[in-house]
Amino acid sequence: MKKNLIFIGMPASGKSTIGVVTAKRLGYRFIDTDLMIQEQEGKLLREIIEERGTDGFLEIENQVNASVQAEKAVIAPGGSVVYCENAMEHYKEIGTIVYLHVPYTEIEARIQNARNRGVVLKEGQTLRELYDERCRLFEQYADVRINEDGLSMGETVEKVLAVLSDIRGEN
Ligand SMILES: Nc1ncnc2c1ncn2[C@@H]1O[C@H](COP(=O)(O)OP(=O)(O)OP(=O)(O)O)[C@@H](O)[C@H]1O
Ligand SMILES: O=C(O)C1=C[C@@H](O)[C@@H](O)[C@H](O)C1
Ligand SMILES: [Mg+2]
Repeated sequence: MKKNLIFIGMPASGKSTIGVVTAKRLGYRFIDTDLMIQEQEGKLLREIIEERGTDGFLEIENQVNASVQAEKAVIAPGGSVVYCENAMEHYKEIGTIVYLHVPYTEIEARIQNARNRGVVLKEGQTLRELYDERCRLFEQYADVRINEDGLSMGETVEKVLAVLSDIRGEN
């Protein structure tokens, strides 16, 4: 049985906030790979993107995420991990991939300034274009899709736990 849970979804979809609470409820370890990247590089994510460019950042993100070793963990990667092929293959092997789906208008409201937040945006790309491009990848990789629309954080955690318990045949 693949015991790890890996959250994917747009930046600000709640991978880190929902992830840590879910880990606590399951008695799992919690790993935020954005923090691992910052620790490894000794810099903030935004600084790495400024210095290395988006491609340089994605190389580091791919390497860090592809090397995560865990058994019973909830893993919250950055939103751009879906561009990292080795990392996504690794996650498919070690766990269940949970896609936190949030409608575009809500993402727009949560992210005030995407570039300042350090989102991996291509030159001239709008947040809407990024959303559409990534949603296709999220759907492609997801084992489970959780729709957050209209739910509070607590309700989203309950939904994740219920769906998980269902697919693990615990009820
Ligand atoms: N229903 C909800 N579920 C999750 N987060 C919510 C919800 N409503 C509001 N939020 C807010 O959205 C933000 C989610 O941020 P968080 O850092 O967890 O996202 P993330 O998916 O980890 O992003 P990143 O890809 O940048 O790491 C938080 O500020 C949280 O308070
Ligand atoms: O979705 C994104 O493009 C990103 C999200 C953050 O978590 C970081 O991983 C980084 O700033 C890129
Ligand atoms: Mg996060």
